[in-house]
Amino acid sequence: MTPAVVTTGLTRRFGDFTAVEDINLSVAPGQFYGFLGPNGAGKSTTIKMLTGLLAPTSGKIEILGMDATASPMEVKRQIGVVPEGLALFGRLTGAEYLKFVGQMYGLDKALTRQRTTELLEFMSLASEPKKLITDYSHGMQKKLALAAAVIHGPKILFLDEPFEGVDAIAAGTLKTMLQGMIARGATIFLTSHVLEIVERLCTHIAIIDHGHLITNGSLDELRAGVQTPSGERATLEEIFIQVVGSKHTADAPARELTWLG
Ligand SMILES: Nc1ncnc2c1ncn2[C@@H]1O[C@H](COP(=O)(O)OP(=O)(O)OP(=O)(O)O)[C@@H](O)[C@H]1O
Repeated sequence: MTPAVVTTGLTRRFGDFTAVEDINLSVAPGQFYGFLGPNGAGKSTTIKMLTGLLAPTSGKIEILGMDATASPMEVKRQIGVVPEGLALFGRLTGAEYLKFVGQMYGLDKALTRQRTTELLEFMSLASEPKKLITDYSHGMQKKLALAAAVIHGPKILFLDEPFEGVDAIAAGTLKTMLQGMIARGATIFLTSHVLEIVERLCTHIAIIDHGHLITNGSLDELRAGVQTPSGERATLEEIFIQVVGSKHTADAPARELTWLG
């Protein structure tokens, strides 16, 4: 089966600084893929390259067998993305924005209207139809960005921190929506620092640090390489800390801030 996402030697430099270096990944269709790493590891930079928002310095990206550089429009039709900065149009209402996005993807007017109504209700954004996006709270903007990312029924969904800033009820709704998409055959690639949610949702995990891929595999494969003090199954948090934590505590040795209280 054609993989959903393949990267070969994916690298991005900003001047002299290398944010992402030689990342080789393969994501199979139907996988719920968690892309993890400490702050500044290179997750958002990678997602931006995978979704055509940032050009790689070198390396290759294939999405559903298509070369992302050679066929950017075909790729964009098949994917949905919630990027780090959301990139919404603040002077529109939520409904106006979703209608705009639906039409941009070539959905006809009736289908766009129907999906806009369904998505606004699903995301609990329907009660203030006149409110402009600029006056939405951060969590409301996040939910609208998610609605816009799925309006065309993408085969692959890329989400940069989808749970950041959304309340517990919305997070529950969102998890149900994502699991439903997976059950219907979509692929989801997400970054999140909320490891309990990643552990519950994701079937596969990659961990990067300082721009390098450190480990990847199914959760059980990652667990097999980690010992816990109690000998019990490692949690994703324990795996994460064992895989990347030691390097970061070596960077900044734990010390007390004695002037704090
Ligand atoms: N436009 C840019 N110019 C210069 N450096 C950049 C730029 N974008 C990102 N970087 C650097 O690349 C590195 C990776 O950043 P990135 O945003 O990909 O990290 P991240 O893993 O998403 O982090 P976080 O979890 O904190 O969001 C960081 O050191 C960041 O400062």
